[in-house]
Amino acid sequence: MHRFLSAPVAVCHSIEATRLIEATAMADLPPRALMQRAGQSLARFALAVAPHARTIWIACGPGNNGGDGMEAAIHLRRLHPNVVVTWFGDMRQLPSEAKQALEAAMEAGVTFAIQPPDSLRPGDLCIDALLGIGANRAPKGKMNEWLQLMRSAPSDLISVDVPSGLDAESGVLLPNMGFGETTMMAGILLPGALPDITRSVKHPQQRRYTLTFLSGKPGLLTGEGIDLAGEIWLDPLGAETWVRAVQPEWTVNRSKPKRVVDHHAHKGARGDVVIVGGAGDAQKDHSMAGACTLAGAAALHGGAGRVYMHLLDARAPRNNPLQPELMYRSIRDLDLQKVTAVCGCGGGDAVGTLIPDLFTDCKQLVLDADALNVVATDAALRTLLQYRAQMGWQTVMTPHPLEAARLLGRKDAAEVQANRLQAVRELVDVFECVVVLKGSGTLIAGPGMPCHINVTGNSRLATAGTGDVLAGFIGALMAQGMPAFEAACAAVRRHGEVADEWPTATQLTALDVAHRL
Ligand SMILES: NC(=O)C1=CN([C@@H]2O[C@H](COP(=O)(O)OP(=O)(O)OC[C@H]3O[C@@H](n4cnc5c(N)ncnc54)[C@H](O)[C@@H]3O)[C@@H](O)[C@H]2O)[C@H](O)CC1
Ligand SMILES: [K+]
Repeated sequence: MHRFLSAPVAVCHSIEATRLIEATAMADLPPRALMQRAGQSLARFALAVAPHARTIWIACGPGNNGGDGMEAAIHLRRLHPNVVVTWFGDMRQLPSEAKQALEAAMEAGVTFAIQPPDSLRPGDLCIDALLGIGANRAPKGKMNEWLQLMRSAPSDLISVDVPSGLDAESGVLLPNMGFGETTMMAGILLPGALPDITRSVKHPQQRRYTLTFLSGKPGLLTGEGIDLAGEIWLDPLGAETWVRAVQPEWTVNRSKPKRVVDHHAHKGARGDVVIVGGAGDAQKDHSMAGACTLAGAAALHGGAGRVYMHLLDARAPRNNPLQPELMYRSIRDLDLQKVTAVCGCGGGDAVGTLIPDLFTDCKQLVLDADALNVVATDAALRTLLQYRAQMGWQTVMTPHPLEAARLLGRKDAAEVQANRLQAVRELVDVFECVVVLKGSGTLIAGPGMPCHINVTGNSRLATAGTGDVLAGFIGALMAQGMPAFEAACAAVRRHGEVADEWPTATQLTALDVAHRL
């Protein structure tokens, strides 16, 4: 058993692949052996997490996830004076291993309670063994109520394999599920009536763990899965050989930026970047030039040798005393074959007029924000992107979920969020370039590449301008010679790491991120 994200290589399998691993491992082992290993592992983990728990509540569900809980109960009951086991299920419908586990638990003297423990205190432990990878609908009624109770309790929480009700692949909570205090109104429970909250309002600091079995699950690392899962531990249950035999679909992003560090390097060797965007509206007295400044600062601090700025806002000043290294030039005066262009930051509709030239002339291109909105509405640009791919030219797109929805012709961001992993793959297929789908658990995918899930970063990056900084940074790494996919992975990882390293009591601005890259 080990902390999943501390391993040098951490991979995730789809549910289908996990089932295949489970089936091949089970075929080579005596009946119930894998579940017994899971139970033993869970019991050990429970005692390590909450050694002073006054009460351990194991909530077991109707399938094999519940079976894992019962196997753990057999061990914990010998080692702890107050283990409360509740079980949802129908003996006739239990899968065979879980049924054997239930019978063994009864034989071992495990008693089953009808209700959860009366009071749960800090230091106590809840074990969610309600649903695992077999969850196929939103938990309702009492199961949902008990899940809410566990997730809003002051005690620690271990989710077995997967937090119940989470789609282990997409990281989305199965719909119509409400949590925590906000679903109680005037003493009446309103499941799913209000938006889901995945952190208890009353006890936001609840320690959460997920002990997952066999292999990593992508849904624990993206979307709502991150908050629900907490700290992830993995026990391959001795089935490593079978795990290795099945190709993983996702890998945790570990890439690091490679910058030009040679002593003899001159500024030309570090590559040139041009930032294109920063539109203005004289009538409204608006200017988006700041977005370009942020991307430019990120490109400089990301190691580019020279950074040019093509500003669309004619009124915006052509110098920035706070970042005097930035050089203001029109793209018409640059050799576009030799620069990496970062296009779209604050570009408005006006950026559309420059995109065809950039697409046909620029071998290395990062498309962000308004450039993506232009691409979404212009089929000819899609063809140009395919042409670029055939030429071996490199393009990176960095949409947030709403931009991704526009690119894919979906109704709204929620449709993308409903299956981020599928969305990023579709974007790669349609646009034939590297795609960074931003958001909680940013995803990076490219043609012929395994999808990378990023695990650095936190909600402090959800401020204006951080996207411009990421785009500028990717451009800087490409300009220094990193291939597009590697540059995107490395930039996303470092960008998130800056937020993780930043002192919690200090506000983090986009410019701070740029300066720390
Ligand atoms: N088999 C083994 O030796 C091991 C299994 N492991 C654990 O098993 C689960 C997967 O088990 P499975 O039975 O396929 O799925 P679940 O336990 O998640 O439950 C499926 C069960 O529940 C019903 N169901 C689905 N959604 C709901 C809902 N919202 N409300 C009520 N009931 C629901 C569904 O119809 C089925 O009857 C895996 O995650 C591991 O924890 C271990 O890997 C060890 C070896
Ligand atoms: K669970």
